Amino acid sequence: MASIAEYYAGKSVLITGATGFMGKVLVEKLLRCCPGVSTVYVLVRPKAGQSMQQRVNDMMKCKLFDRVREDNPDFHKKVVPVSSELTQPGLAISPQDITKLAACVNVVFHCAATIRFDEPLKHALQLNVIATQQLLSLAKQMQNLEAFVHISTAYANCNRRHIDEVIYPPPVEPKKLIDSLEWMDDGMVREITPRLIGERPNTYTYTKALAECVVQQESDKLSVAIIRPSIVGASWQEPFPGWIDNFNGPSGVFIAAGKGILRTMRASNDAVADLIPVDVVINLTLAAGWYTAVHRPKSALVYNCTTGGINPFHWGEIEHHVMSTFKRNPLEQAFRRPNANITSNYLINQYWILVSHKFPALLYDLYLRLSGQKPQMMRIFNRLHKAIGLLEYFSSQDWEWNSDNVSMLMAQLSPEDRKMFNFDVRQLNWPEYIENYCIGTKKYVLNEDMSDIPAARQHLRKLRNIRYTFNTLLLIFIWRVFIARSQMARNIWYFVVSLCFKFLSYFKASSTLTN
Ligand SMILES: CCCCCCCCCCCCCCCCCC(=O)SCCNC(=O)CCNC(=O)[C@H](O)C(C)(C)COP(=O)(O)OP(=O)(O)OC[C@H]1O[C@@H](n2cnc3c(N)ncnc32)[C@H](O)[C@@H]1OP(=O)(O)O
Ligand SMILES: NC(=O)C1=CN([C@@H]2O[C@H](COP(=O)(O)OP(=O)(O)OC[C@H]3O[C@@H](n4cnc5c(N)ncnc54)[C@H](OP(=O)(O)O)[C@@H]3O)[C@@H](O)[C@H]2O)C=CC1
Repeated sequence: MASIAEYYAGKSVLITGATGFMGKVLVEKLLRCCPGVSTVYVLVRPKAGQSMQQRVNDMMKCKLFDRVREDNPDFHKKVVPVSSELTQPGLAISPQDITKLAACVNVVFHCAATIRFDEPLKHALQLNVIATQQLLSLAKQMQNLEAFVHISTAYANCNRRHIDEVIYPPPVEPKKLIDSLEWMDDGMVREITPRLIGERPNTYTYTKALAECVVQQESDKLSVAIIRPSIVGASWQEPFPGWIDNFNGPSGVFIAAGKGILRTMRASNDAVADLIPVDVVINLTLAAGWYTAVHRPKSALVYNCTTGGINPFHWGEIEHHVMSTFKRNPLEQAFRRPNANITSNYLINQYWILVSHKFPALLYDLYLRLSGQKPQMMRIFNRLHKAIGLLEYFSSQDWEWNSDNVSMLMAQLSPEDRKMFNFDVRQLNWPEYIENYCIGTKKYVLNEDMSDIPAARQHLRKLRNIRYTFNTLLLIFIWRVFIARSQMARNIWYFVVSLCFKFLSYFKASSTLTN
């Protein structure tokens, strides 16, 4: 049987979402590890004043592509952008491009989606479901198509605790929903959205579940695979450890904690943090494409691409390693010293939000106002609270994913492919991974230089001195205002001190007795 790289040699591949986080890693890996691939067509739209060609050129200039550039400086010639807006009828692909794609594409990877948790239902449906349906129609016109790989999410069925590698019945028949929403105005859709999504936390997971059903319904005669990654994080090994380029999911939380802005968040210390490195997801995706094309399974095979059941790590441990990394490798211009804590208790979290988020933000904004600048800290905290409010659902509970198909796929690979397209997360060393992840956010998301770490440490020392001074002044103020002026406050103070003293003596005595 052909190895993965041998299979892709001479093949034409179509990728949607190639400019996104996972799409980029997929393009890079394909070009680097399957150098015989014939053409990589990428569906791209013009955006923010940039043409599609310009966007693809910029993408290929980024650091992620350094290794493939070294191996083959002409790699970009294999990447052919095709203009497409997925929310438009026919995906807005020109008839000439349709003809070309229909004639030569062998494998389709569908990564594009809106991953925003607050996306209005109509738009999420348009992009995540209707565009998938249209892409499947296009795929059916492809005369030489061997595999269609759809990227879903492990949380598409997060209303269940145990999730098998099967396509579950959809919450509603997708076609019926598409027809109903067509005539409703945005206000009506907004009103019925909570009723429709039911136990799911957002329109994203809801529409991804519908998309899986569409893939199943429309895939007659196509060989299909569905990949369900959990929370996709920075790269583990490839092309280099710690590569990440966005604030999504945990990355934004890590950065906010490293900057000393985020001090508290609702999450369960003991819940499994089902992070999965992006390179693992992409290796599995390419292997699944190969397996689907070679074995042509009769029905769509689903791959739950998760870590929790195989090599579990918990949010409490993540908190510890994130804080420890940012203390050793501080981010520049931190607002406060990094010291974030997670708690599953609502009231404790609210207390710390007040004391550690809102109070310092108010003080800082007051300082900005007094120095003639525009206040901004409260606005930043409001946005942060909105973002972490949307993530809490995923960090406060556990899910169990069956991953038999992933194990089966791994068993099908040759020893060389198992190394080259490694998705065995048993080998993942979490503390090392989290350290590289945090350093990756510093280097590649915030574009901070590692040589500036001594200055960042100096800044943290300055912040610590400010805190000591502030606490001392606060204590003197409280003493002057309350204790020194009122006999009652003095009595309470002495009462509290004597109570503490008695408490301490009691513990000393009982520990002496037990010894
Ligand atoms: C130490 C503690 C350790 C404890 C750890 C606990 C961690 C728990 C983490 C749990 C993660 C769970 C994820 C679950 C994933 C489900 C898996 C998936 O399938 S799906 C994949 C997962 N999908 C997602 O993760 C999507 C989640 N994100 C969203 O839905 C939206 O971004 C939003 C609603 C949060 C904000 O909307 P809106 O207010 O309209 O803001 P915009 O979007 O327009 O962005 C404006 C600017 O802010 C930037 N920025 C953005 N986020 C953050 C951040 N967190 N922070 C900082 N910055 C952030 C952004 O880059 C932009 O910058 P610029 O371009 O202006 O310079
Ligand atoms: N990131 C994660 O944690 C997880 C992601 N997934 C799934 O993986 C896939 C990729 O996610 P990720 O890379 O993180 O997402 P990104 O948001 O980084 O990328 C989304 C991609 O979709 C493209 N896209 C969005 N809207 C349109 C449109 N209207 N027309 C054309 N292209 C469009 C974007 O193009 P443009 O650059 O033009 O905006 C971009 O290339 C998604 O299907 C997601 O559901 C699953 C589990 C976890």
